[in-house]
Order: sequence, then C-alpha cells, then structure tokens
Amino acid sequence: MTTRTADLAIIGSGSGNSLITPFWDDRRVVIAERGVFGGTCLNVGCIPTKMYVRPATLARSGEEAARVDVTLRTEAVDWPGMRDRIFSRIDAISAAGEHYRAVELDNVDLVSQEVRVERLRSAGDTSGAHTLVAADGTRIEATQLVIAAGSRAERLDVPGGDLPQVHTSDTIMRLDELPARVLVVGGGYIASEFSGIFSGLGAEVVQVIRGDQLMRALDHELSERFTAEAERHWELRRGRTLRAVVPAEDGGVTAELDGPDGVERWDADVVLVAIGRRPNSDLVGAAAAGIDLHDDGRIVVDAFQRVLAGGLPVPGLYALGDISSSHQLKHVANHEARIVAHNLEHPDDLRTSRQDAVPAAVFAYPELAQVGLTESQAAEQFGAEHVTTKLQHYGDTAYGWAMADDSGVCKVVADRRDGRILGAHILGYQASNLIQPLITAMSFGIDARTFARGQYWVHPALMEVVENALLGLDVPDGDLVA
Ligand SMILES: Cc1cc2nc3c(=O)[nH]c(=O)nc-3n(C[C@H](O)[C@H](O)[C@H](O)COP(=O)(O)OP(=O)(O)OC[C@H]3O[C@@H](n4cnc5c(N)ncnc54)[C@H](O)[C@@H]3O)c2cc1C
Ligand SMILES: NC(=O)c1ccc[n+]([C@@H]2O[C@H](COP(=O)([O-])OP(=O)(O)OC[C@H]3O[C@@H](n4cnc5c(N)ncnc54)[C@H](O)[C@@H]3O)[C@@H](O)[C@H]2O)c1
Repeated sequence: MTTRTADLAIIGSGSGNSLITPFWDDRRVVIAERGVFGGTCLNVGCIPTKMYVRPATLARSGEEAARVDVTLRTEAVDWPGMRDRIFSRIDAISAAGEHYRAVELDNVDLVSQEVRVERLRSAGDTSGAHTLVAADGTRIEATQLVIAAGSRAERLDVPGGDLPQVHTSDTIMRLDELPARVLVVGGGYIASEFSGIFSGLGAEVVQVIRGDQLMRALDHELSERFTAEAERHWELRRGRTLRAVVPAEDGGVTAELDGPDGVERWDADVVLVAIGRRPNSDLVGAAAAGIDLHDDGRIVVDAFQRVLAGGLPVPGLYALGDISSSHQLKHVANHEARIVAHNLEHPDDLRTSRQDAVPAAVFAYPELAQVGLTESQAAEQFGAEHVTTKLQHYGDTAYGWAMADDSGVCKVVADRRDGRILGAHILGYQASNLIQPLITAMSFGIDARTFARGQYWVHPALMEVVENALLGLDVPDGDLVA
C-alpha cells in the first residue's frame, strides 16, 4: 500500500487550490480531488451560470427597449453554440489547472480520488501527522491539513426523482438542446437564477415553491418585490411541493404537485431541483474523526478557521468555504482561503477571517444584491426605534428616467443615532455593482451622511440611486458635509 507524506494536505481543489503559494515550493503538498478539478464555482457554479445569464439578459432586452420606444426582436438563441463556447472555455481552465498541479509542480501530488480523514493529530501533538485514506487505499500523512471539500446539491427523494429529465445545477447547463418547458423546484438563489436564464432564453418556466415568496432570506420588501417581478416573467406556483415525476410519451415528464387544491400536473421537458446544498463533511468522514459539526453538517471552525474537535482547535487543521461557512459564497471561500494560507505559513501570527459586511448578489431577473442586516434583523438587534430606512426607487433618479424603470429599488437600513449603515438591499439593473460602495462604507465604518456628502457622485449616473438612498435616511449630519 502506498503512503505519501506531506507538509500540507488539502481536500478539495476549489478554493483549496489557491492555498499552494510559493511558500510551499520547497515543501511537499498533496491535494485530493474526487471530482472535476477546480471545484464548484468554476465547473458547475458561479462562472458558467453567469455566462448563461448574460445571453439570457440580452435575449430579453426587447422588453426593456420597448419601454424607451425601441423595438428589438430576438431572432434566435443558439443553445448548443452557447453551451460549447461556455464549456470549452471552462473545461480548458480546469484541465490546465489539473495539469499544472499534477505534472508541472514537482512538489505537489494530485490524488484524483475521494479521501477520508482516518486520524487527526491530537491536541498538544505538535510533531505528528494527520492521516487520510484514499478510495484505493493510498494513505496520506500530512503535518497540516485543510478541509476545503465544499458542498453538494440536495436531491428530492420523490418517485421519479432520479429520472434523467430531473436535473440539479450540476447537469442542467450541459443539456443537448434548449428545453422548451422547464419546471424549477425551489425559491432560493439557484432556482431564481435558472428561472431567469431559461425564461430569458425563451423557455416556458414554472417555478414551484413551498411558501409564498421567493428569496425569503432577503429583506421582506425586496423579497416581496422580487416575487412580484418573477410573476411577471414566468409562472410561479406557491404553496406547492413536488410529489412525483412521471415520464411522458413525448420524452418529457409530467410533474405532479401537491397543493392547496389537491394534485396538479405540469408537463415539462426537464425539471431542475434547486433546494439547497449540503456540506460534504460526510464525504471526508468528519464525524467519525471526532470533528465538531453544526446541526446542518457544517464543520465547526473558530475565528482563525481552525477546526474544532471537542470544542478545541486541532493542531494544524483548518477548514474553509462551503464545508464550514454559513454563507456558501465564493467570495467568502476565497477570503477564508487567503486567511488559511496566511495561518498555515505563520502559525505564531494567526489572522481571523472577516464575517461581517458579507455581501451577496443573485444574478436573477431582475438582479438582487444585499449586504448586512435586513430591516427586521436590525430592529431585533438594535430596537425598532433606533432603526431608520430609506427605499429609493430607480425611477425617481435621472438615470432611472432614462431607463423608464418602474421596478428597481435601493433600500438602506441605518442606525438613526449615529448614521451607521447596518444593511443595504438592491433590486434592479446592475444591483450586483451598485451595492459595492455600500459594502465599502460598511466595511470601513463610514457613516451614511459622511459617505453621501464627503465625495462626488457622478451625475446623472445610476449610482445616484445609492446617493439618494443615503441622503434620505433620518440620520445625523456626518463629517465633510457639503
Ligand atoms: C449553480 C451555482 C451558482 C453559484 N453562483 C455563485 C455566485 O454567483 N457567486 C458566489 O459567490 N457563489 C456562487 N455559488 C456558490 C459557490 O460556487 C461556492 O460557495 C464555492 O464554489 C465553494 O467553494 P469551496 O472551495 O468551498 O468548495 P468547492 O469549490 O465545491 O470545492 C470542493 C471540492 O472538494 C471536492 N471533494 C469533496 N469531498 C471530497 C473528498 N472526500 N475527497 C476529495 N475531494 C473532495 C469536491 O469534488 C469539490 O471539487 C454558486 C453555486 C452554485 C452551485
Ligand atoms: N449568486 C450567488 O451568489 C449564488 C448563486 C447560486 C447559488 N449560490 C449559493 O448556493 C447555495 C445553494 O443554493 P440553493 O438555491 O440550492 O439554496 P437556497 O438555500 O438559496 O434555496 C433553497 C430553496 O429550496 C427550498 N427548499 C428547501 N428544501 C425543500 C424541499 N424539500 N422541497 C421544496 N423546496 C425546498 C427553500 O425553501 C429555498 O427556497 C445558496 O445558498 C448560495 O449561497 C449563490
């Protein structure tokens, strides 16, 4: 049986891959990957989805053009061309990354298998090694270990749930043809983004949710507005659950839904199940190794990203990204990877990861972006009497007039006592970019009035929606008021 020894072992080639800095050039590193090299974001996540969002947005631009007296018609959508362009680029990056690690770097061993933790260094053991076992029995002994094994799509255990027409985000982007009818189950990030993609590309979309609103984790006003917008663009079936999927004669399926009026049936070419992602702690054998887990299966880490066992940090053991984070966002995984990279290299000068002012954007139609607290979270945390909010409509700014926009909003939540920005929430065109100055203000502790009046804002750019939201808050004057 082969045993490989290393100074550092990494489980997962997504964000974990970035830990292999020049510091390790003279040291041995093993990186294990059970799937496609490069992880979720590159292969089946952020990047390919956004490469579909862009053509879908263009394909529906006739709708926005009509508002400003221009007639645009989308003549054709070339799904196979789009798919091949997207994945020829992505697959090449993945293959090049794998080749670089496996072949070009002498100090790095790539183990293309599932590995499990067999034994961890115990507390106080400063010279031992963590032991991993690969599926073929190969053993890996490493002084330091990083678990960056991510998460995977949840499946629905219903009759017909394993039919080939039933997809998760892992497979739906590689379909041979653009489906004409798509039934989407779920009301979160992935379901909302794909409903926007497929409806934009011209498919008939039916989105099925258990509750009443989409994107329920958002500020309630944004969630309500987004749900109303979605209903303008595709069919939304609220208060329903998928009970079964039955093959149809035309090669598609019939989805049976349980709802308030009994069973209803929808014909579709494909079904997308997007009901959350489960941390892969089970795949690395975390529980059996004695690692502390949250109820949802995430690995427990401290502020330094050190993994805890029995409430105490295990020497030389870190975790990062979806396997331990409550955010399941790539920019969070990347940030945590930078912190872990530093901590691996400087065990006597540990840094903490930043878990405040974490932003998120949903590249749905329309876009959504948020950072910090919702209005109700702020009221709960600080008392409703101390919270002030301003909801600024795009349509009440000069660029909003130019767009003839009737749905975009920017809502800012602040502490009325000192103008501290507590949260910001945007729905509409370019929300993912418009949120950035608000992230800056929150990250650097700049109060709302100082931020609004201490700098120029380009006129009449759409960013004035953010400026006006800040100016509309009932907060004290800050510094540099002009
Ligand atoms: C459809 C979709 C769209 C998304 N869009 C966005 C977005 O726009 N913006 C954003 O911020 N985030 C987005 N995300 C989330 C983002 O992709 C993840 O948060 C991020 O990729 C997590 O990175 P990670 O390094 O923790 O895990 P991953 O990138 O998943 O890497 C973990 C790797 O570990 C491997 N692995 C697991 N167990 C083992 C084992 N036992 N042995 C060996 N290897 C193992 C896996 O195969 C995987 O390759 C999206 C996710 C999806 C699914
Ligand atoms: N733009 C982005 O940043 C982006 C895009 C996609 C995914 N992601 C990340 O990936 C994670 C996973 O995305 P997701 O959309 O799968 O999860 P999610 O948590 O965003 O949404 C899950 C949805 O499924 C519903 N649901 C859960 N169990 C169900 C069941 N048994 N039956 C029916 N509905 C059920 C929930 O009510 C919710 O509406 C997100 O939380 C996000 O962090 C981020």
